[in-house]
Amino acid sequence: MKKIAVLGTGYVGLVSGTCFAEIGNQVICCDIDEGKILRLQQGEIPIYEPGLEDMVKKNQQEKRLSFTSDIPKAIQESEIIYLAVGTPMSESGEADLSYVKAAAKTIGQQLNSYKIIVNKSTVPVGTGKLVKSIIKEHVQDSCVDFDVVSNPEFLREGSALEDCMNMERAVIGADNDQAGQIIADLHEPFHTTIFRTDIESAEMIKYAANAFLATKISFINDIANICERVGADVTHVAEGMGMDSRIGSKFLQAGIGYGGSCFPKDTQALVHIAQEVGYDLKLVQSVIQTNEQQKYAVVHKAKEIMGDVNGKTIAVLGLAFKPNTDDIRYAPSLTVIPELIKAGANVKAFDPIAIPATQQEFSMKLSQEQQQNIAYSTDLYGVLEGSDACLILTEWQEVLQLDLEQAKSKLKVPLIIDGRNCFSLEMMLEKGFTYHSIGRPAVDRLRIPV
Ligand SMILES: NC(=O)c1ccc[n+]([C@@H]2O[C@H](COP(=O)([O-])OP(=O)(O)OC[C@H]3O[C@@H](n4cnc5c(N)ncnc54)[C@H](O)[C@@H]3O)[C@@H](O)[C@H]2O)c1
Ligand SMILES: O=c1ccn([C@@H]2O[C@H](COP(=O)(O)OP(=O)(O)O[C@H]3O[C@H](CO)[C@@H](O)[C@H](O)[C@H]3O)[C@@H](O)[C@H]2O)c(=O)[nH]1
Repeated sequence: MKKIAVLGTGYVGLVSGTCFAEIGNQVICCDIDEGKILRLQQGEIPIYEPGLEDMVKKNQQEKRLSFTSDIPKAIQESEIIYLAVGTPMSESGEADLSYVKAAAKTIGQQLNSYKIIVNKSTVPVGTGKLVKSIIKEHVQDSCVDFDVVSNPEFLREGSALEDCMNMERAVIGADNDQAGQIIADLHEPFHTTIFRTDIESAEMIKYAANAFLATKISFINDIANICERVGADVTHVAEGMGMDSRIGSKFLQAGIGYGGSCFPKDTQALVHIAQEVGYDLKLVQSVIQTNEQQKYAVVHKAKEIMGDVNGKTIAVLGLAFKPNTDDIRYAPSLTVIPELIKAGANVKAFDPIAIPATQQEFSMKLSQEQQQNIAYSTDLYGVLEGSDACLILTEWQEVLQLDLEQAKSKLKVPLIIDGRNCFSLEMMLEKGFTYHSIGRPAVDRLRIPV
């Protein structure tokens, strides 16, 4: 059992802190956001992650997990301090390290005994050393020692708990072998593969992994765009490609591009890291470019099919960047909806949990008048009622299980433009829809393969 403090109680800090408590450690999760901590202390979970609420409550009741905004005390009383603060994209594209630096300063000021500081935030190569120097600069008693370890996080939103409890590997970068071993031992109950390396390589692994996954997505989206022009079906292409174990079948789902709090910012950050050392990272630059263009795929299709969307009502299914999360950071919906509004359409938007976050985002980005052209609802069929077309942006379970007969009866025109390839072409033909998806033949002029 270790005494662990986790600084930052967002998607990563809250989930990993809870999982460390679940495997028997004494965990105190801290945040500078006092409102967030107050809600957590009262048993209210500020984010949506399947299964998280139950696990937090269980560990709170069993007194292994607690929450505080008294960060100095949490630091002083812990042996291991995890950094899980945000590293958002700055205006220039590089990772904003201000939260990491501030947290490191606080740790330095409060260092009262030997501690291991473990960085879980996604940070540019060299940040481990930077954290070390900031702590050293602020430490009061120079006799007190500490080590810095890098332990990047690979969880996905929407399946974060599952990913954390059953992690495929733990990457542990350390200069001090003993400190690295303590963090490796901490992971023992997860029964995972431990990969030990130096701090710089561990930091790079995180960016390289995300950039590679983003590359797979942009690659398949580029292939999808060609498929549309040559009459091939990208889902067949991806399946056939994926059967080669050197390629693998995962992350080859064509769509409207990747969103979320990680791929967009981490690809940009990697380009920036390369620039800093005089390297022109063309591959990842074009991955980003393809992704930006891909977000507009459904809007272009809508305009092409409907002619003019001015005055039309469009049902948009899905606001979150992926299913099972309330996170809308860099979600394609944030590009698609304003584009439709600017073209004069009225939008009726469905999402089971991401509506409040979207409303807040648009209240800052769109004018009052533009905002009035968007109606939000958690009632899927209500959103379809009387709409001229339906655009699918997130493959929520409710959307995948859409009752197509009912959907057809609600829509003014049986037109679905699907950015996530949710339905089979055969089914849509049978149900009598005009159905345009990504990288597949359009249904109104489809030749069904025999
Ligand atoms: N979200 C993901 O799926 C994911 C997965 C892997 C890695 N990461 C990385 O993990 C890091 C955290 O991501 P997130 O999505 O959890 O961020 P988040 O924005 O959801 O949460 C960060 C939290 O840190 C708090 N914070 C900021 N400064 C602090 C300080 N000095 N002390 C204590 N708390 C402080 C903020 O108030 C906020 O609650 C980022 O570097 C991100 O790139 C994220
Ligand atoms: O074949 C695919 C797979 C994903 N996506 C999109 O890619 C984005 C990201 O999806 P996913 O990777 O499942 O979710 P994240 O929560 O963003 O997780 C990624 O980013 C995290 C933060 O760094 C990492 O920890 C994870 O390993 C990494 O998968 C979403 O918009 C998806 O719709 C596709 O378009 N096609």
